[in-house]
Amino acid sequence: MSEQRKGLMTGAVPDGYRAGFAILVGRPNAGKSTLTNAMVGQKVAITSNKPQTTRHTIRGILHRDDAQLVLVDTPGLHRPRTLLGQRLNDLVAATLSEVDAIGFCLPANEAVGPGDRFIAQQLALLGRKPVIAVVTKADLVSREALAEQLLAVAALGREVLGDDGFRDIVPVSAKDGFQVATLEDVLISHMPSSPPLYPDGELTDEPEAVMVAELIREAALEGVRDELPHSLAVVVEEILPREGRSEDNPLLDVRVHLFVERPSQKAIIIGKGGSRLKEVGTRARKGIEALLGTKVYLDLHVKVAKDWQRDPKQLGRLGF
Ligand SMILES: Nc1nc2c(ncn2[C@@H]2O[C@H](COP(=O)(O)OP(=O)(O)OP(=O)(O)O)[C@@H](O)[C@H]2O)c(=O)[nH]1
Repeated sequence: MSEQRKGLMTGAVPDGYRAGFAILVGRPNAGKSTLTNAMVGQKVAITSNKPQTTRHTIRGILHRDDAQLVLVDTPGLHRPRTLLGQRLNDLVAATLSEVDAIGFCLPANEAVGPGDRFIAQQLALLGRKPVIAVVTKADLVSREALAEQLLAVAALGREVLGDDGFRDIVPVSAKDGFQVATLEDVLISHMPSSPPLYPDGELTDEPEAVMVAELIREAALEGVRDELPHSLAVVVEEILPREGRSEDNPLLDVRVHLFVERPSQKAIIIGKGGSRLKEVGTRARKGIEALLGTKVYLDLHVKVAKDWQRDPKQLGRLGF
């Protein structure tokens, strides 16, 4: 992940700023999604101005004055087949080895079982990676039962990870917010010193907008990646159902801005007589239609926004 830390957001960064990646793991139904949403809201960044990575889906970003916590997810990670199979597959292992901290979720209202032990054993293979045990759904049990569960989880930690056990054990309830802020603090405390990894700003309720932006970005960079390394931001302005279409034949209007830094880059994206942009649109549209399961009308606009990566005001205007 060191690649990703390189100068994405340079400039004045407060002393002691921390930024990094965390992931929540745990057996199915442990409360990972609900907890992620409680930490970052059900919103995810709409833009796809992100460090190159194919392994993670970003579930959300927690922005603080002194820290940024990027919660990631791995496609397939939570499928029991993957997690409870013979071993974690390479993808999952690679992701886990790249995050800065792992929150291992165990529900308060279910006894620690073989599934949890299996996951703990896999986490132990990662060596020194900070693993924080998160006892979820605390609202469902009495204080006594919660205390007993904390002891059981601590015992599992010592059994599997050795004498020190889990780095921290934090009971939470995503439902009533109990200790969610504490968990955030604990995760952030395990993040390395680093400038922010992502711009602060606009979030959307539509996770699919992120994927739409990503598909367009991929299509737009195809073949010209070297010429436009970090200079392309894709902003999905809106995704609206076209009025007057019948229910069984809907059409979505997807309006998108592509921002580049220089007129020369705009020319590259657009191509001779708009030929390249047309190809980009066609390619991206196919992916978007497959993703959303409906026909799509894709409206792409290329704009020049000078030095947008370095100018917070500009980022704000662009909706970052
Ligand atoms: N009472 C209570 N219920 C919760 C809490 N967190 C999650 N749940 C419920 O537990 C169930 C599973 O939660 P999810 O967040 O979907 O769990 P998950 O670990 O993401 O599940 P998978 O996607 O199957 O891996 C849902 O019905 C949630 O509503 C909590 O803090 N309190």
